[in-house]
Amino acid sequence: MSDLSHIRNFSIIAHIDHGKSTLADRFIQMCGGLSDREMEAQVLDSMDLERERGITIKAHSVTLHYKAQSGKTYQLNFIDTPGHVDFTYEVSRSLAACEGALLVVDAGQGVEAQSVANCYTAIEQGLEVMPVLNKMDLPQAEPERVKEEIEHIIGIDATDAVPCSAKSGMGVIDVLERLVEVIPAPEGEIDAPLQALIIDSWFDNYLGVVSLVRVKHGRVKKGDKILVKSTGKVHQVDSVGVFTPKHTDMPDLKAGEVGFIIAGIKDIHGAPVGDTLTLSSTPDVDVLPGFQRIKPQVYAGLFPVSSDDFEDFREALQKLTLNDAALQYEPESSEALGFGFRIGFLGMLHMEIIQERLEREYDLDLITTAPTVVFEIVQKNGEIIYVDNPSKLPDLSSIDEMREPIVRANILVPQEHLGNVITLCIEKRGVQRDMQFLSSQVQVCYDLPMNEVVLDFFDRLKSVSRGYASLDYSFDRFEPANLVKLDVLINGEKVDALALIVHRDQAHYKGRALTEKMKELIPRQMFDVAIQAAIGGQIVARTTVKALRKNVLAKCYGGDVSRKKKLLEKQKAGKKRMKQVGSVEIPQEAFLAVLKVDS
Ligand SMILES: Nc1nc2c(ncn2[C@@H]2O[C@H](COP(=O)(O)OP(=O)(O)OP(=O)(O)O)[C@@H](O)[C@H]2O)c(=O)[nH]1
Repeated sequence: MSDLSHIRNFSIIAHIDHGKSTLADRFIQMCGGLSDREMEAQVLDSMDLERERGITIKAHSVTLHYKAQSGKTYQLNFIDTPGHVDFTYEVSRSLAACEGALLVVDAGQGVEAQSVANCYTAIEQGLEVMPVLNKMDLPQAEPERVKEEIEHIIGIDATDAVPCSAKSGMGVIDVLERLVEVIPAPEGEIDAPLQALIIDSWFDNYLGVVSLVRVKHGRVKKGDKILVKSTGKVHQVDSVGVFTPKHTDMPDLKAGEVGFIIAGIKDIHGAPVGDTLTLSSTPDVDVLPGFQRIKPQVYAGLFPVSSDDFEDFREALQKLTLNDAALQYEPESSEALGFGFRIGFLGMLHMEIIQERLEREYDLDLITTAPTVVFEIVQKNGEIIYVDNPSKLPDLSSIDEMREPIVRANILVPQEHLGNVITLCIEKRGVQRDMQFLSSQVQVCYDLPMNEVVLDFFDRLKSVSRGYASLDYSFDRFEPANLVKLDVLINGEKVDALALIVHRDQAHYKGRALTEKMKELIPRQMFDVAIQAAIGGQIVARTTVKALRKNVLAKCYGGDVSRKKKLLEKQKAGKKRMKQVGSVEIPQEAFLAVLKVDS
C-alpha cells in the first residue's frame, strides 16, 4: 500500500456569498502559496467577469503545504466550487476528486437552500462533510442557532462545527487542524497502472488543452504517452504540475494527487471532462465513472449582428465549450435574423455570462432571442419530439398533446416572508408539496412549471423576501399543459425569432403586455410600425410605433464639424445591436421584451 496519509483532497461548498473564496484565499495566505504582494483581492476568482460579479463560476484547484501542530506536513489539494443554483453540476464534478468537503455556512445568515443541495451531493458521493461557521466577526453571528439549522435541515452532526472568520483570519488555523484530522486521506496504488479522471479541461491559447485531473492510481510524468480512453488517441505529455495557485511544473503527479496535465492536445474535444486517462502501455485500465451529461434547461438563439461574424462566432463557441461542458449549441437559421446558433444554458445567469464572454473576449456583437425551456410534444402519429425553439413547433393540427417541464423547488425562507413567497408561487402556477416549520426558517417545497422558474423567479423570490429566501430546484417531469404559440408580427410579417410558447390562460395578457413593451423598445422609424401578437390566425393585441424622422443633426447649431461627427458616430454605435427585420430596425432589448413583462 502506498503511503498517501499526508494528502487531503477537499472542496469547499457553500451558498453564494457565504465566504468560500475568502476562506480559500486565507488558506493560500497561511500556507504560503503566494506572497502578500502577489495576493490579489480574490485570487481564485480569476476571470474578470467573476471578479466583477463577485461569484465563482469555474471550479479551480489549489495545492498547498500545511505544517500541522503535530509537526506533520500535509499536502492540501482543494477545489473551489461555484455557489449559484445554475452551476450545481460543477459542484458534483469537483466533489468527485475529493474525500471531504468543508460546508461553509454564514453564521449570521444560516443555512440556505443551495448549501443543502450541495451537501446532499457530497454525502451521496461518500464524502466526509465538515461544517464551518464563517463570519463569526459579525455582531449578528448566531452560532448556536446555525448549528441547530445544520442539524435540522441538512441532518449532519454540527456539534464540532468550527467557528471562524475568513475575513479577519480568526479560527482559520482551527479549520485547517480539524480538516487534516477528520477528512480521510485518499486511497490508491502508486505502482499500479495510471488511472486518472479529468475533472476539468480548458483551452489555453499558448499551451493548448490543459486538463485538471485527479490521479486515482499510478503516476504520470513529462514524456509519458497517455491514452485518452474515450477517443482512443495517444498524446505525449509536455508537462504536469499543480496550481499553488501559480502554475507550477512538477516532476510527476502520483496516486491521490490533483493537478494539471498538458499533452499538446490541440483539438478541443480531445480531453473531455469526465474521461479517464491512462498510459498507452496499459490500455486495458478500467474507465472511471464519469459525470452525468448535463442537460441545459434554457435555450436561446444567438445571432451575429453582422453575418460576416458567423465563422468567428462558431470558433468562439467551440472554444467556450471546452471550458464549459454544460454549453451546448447547434446551428440555427432564422428568416428574420439569418444564421446563428441555438444555445442551451443551465439557467439565466449562465446565459448572461456566456453572452458577455462572447462579447468581451471574442469581440462579437450578438442578438439574443427570448430564452425558452424544452417542451415535450406528442404528435398525432404517436411520435414524441422535444422542442427548444417556439418557431419549430409543429402545426397545431398535428399535435396530440403538449407537455411542459415541471421542477421540484425547495425554498428556505424566514417565517415573516412566507406569505409573500407562497403568493409568488401561486402566481407562477405552483403546487405546494410540503411545508416544514423549523426554528427560524420555513422549508417549503413546490412543483412549478420550469418556464415560470427559469426566467425571473429567482429575482422575484429575492425581492419579495427582501433577499432572505433561498432556492434550489431540479427537473422533475413533463406534464400535459394547455400551451399555445404566440406569434409576433411586425408590419404584418411574422417574425420567427420573436415567437413564444405560453400557457393559454396567459396568452392574451402576455400578448398585450409584450406588444406594449415592444412599442417602448422599438425606436421610431420613418414610417409607422405595427406590432401585433397572434395565436394561430387570431390577432390578440396590437400597438403602433408612430413614424418620426430622427435627425440627430438638428440639435447642432453653428456648424461645429467635430461635434457633428461625434454625434453621428454615437448614433452609429447605438445602431450596432440592432437587426434589420424586413424594413424595420429592431434593437436587442425588443427581442428580450418578454423578460421585462410581469406575468
Ligand atoms: N464580515 C465578514 N465578511 C466576510 C467573511 N468571509 C467573507 N466575507 C465577505 O462576504 C462576501 C462574500 O465572500 P466570498 O468569499 O466572495 O463568497 P463566496 O461564497 O466565495 O461567493 P461566490 O464565490 O460568489 O460563490 C465578501 O464581501 C467577503 O468579504 C467573514 O468571515 N466576515
